[in-house]
Amino acid sequence: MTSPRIGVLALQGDVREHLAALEAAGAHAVPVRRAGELAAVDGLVLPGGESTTIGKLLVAFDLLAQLRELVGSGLPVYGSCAGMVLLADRVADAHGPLVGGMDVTVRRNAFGRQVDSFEEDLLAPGLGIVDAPLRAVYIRAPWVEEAGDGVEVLARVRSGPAAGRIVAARQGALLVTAFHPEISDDARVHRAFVDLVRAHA
Ligand SMILES: NC(=O)CC[C@H](N)C(=O)O
Repeated sequence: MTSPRIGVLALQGDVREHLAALEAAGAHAVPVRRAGELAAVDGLVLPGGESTTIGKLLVAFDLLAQLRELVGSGLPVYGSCAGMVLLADRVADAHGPLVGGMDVTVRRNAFGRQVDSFEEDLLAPGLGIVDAPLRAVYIRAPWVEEAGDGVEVLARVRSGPAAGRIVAARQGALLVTAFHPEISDDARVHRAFVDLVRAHA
């Protein structure tokens, strides 16, 4: 599979940016809104946006059960920000429907109500980000509060009051980041995900 077909869930959120980043990373990227489209992808991105809204829309578009089943059967999925919330098995505060699949507890808007956004340079060897740091942009971002034994921690916040918090993780074919690489014009996280999709094909 030279150019895997990777979908971006296109119900709400920053879909276009992910489609562009996936194409830059060597994938054939397609928006996904229907069951037939979801059934035809080798991997899926759950974009940033509003996790409660995306959860409700997954129910309204009749995609939630299918997506849970695909996650259960090993479909590679990358969740960024709101997408990370949706892939969590547990959310610290009340939440509507989740996709689940990753053995983590996530806290929404974890950087604090005053902190709408926060940026820093990040290295994440597990994501192939070794020499030049990635500009990590957090927008009303969640963090992983607790991770189960099977979860590989890929990055932690380096500075400020949130220092040490987990902001990137992987479990099997599921990848999550609290930040938004799709808006930093840096395709390395998407490239790591495309590699993950290839490895699971
Ligand atoms: N940029 C984002 O995706 C924000 C996520 C949003 N705060 C949520 O919990 O759904």
